[in-house]
Amino acid sequence: MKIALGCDHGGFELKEAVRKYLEDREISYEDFGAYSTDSVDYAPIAAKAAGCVAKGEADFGILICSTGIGISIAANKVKGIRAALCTNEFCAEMTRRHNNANVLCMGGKVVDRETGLKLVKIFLETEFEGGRHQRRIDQIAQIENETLQ
Ligand SMILES: O=C[C@H](O)[C@H](O)[C@H](O)COP(=O)(O)O
Repeated sequence: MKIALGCDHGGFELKEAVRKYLEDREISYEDFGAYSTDSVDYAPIAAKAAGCVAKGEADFGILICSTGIGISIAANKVKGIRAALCTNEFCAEMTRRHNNANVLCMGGKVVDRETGLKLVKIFLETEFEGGRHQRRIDQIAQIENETLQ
């Protein structure tokens, strides 16, 4: 399994904790930054990390900004990306089971370190259920392919 990691300054501390979590478990990753708490824009980082997932170069992405909102909006602009902003364990589990989410987004100023790492564990270990949920994901993909009116 390979993970594409990304954050801005607001998500840097939690991203570093996630990076250590992955290293401790020998899960490979690519870190698209940020690499410090210096102010940086989240959209280009989200695009690079989500693009890595969309191209199949990583299995999942984990993206973190202050709230998780901006970075999830940006990631969801990348075709093929289903980025889920999660704040609790239930959502992290359900977005894998029902949405087959391929990017987990979190807010570094929303979830604490312990919660964030629990969400990562659940997200990476939960399987997609398929069935009726695949039909709904196909409908989302169809929206991506529709020409703007
Ligand atoms: O949705 C956006 C993110 O939460 C950003 O981390 C946040 O907007 C950054 O704000 P600032 O530049 O004031 O730290």
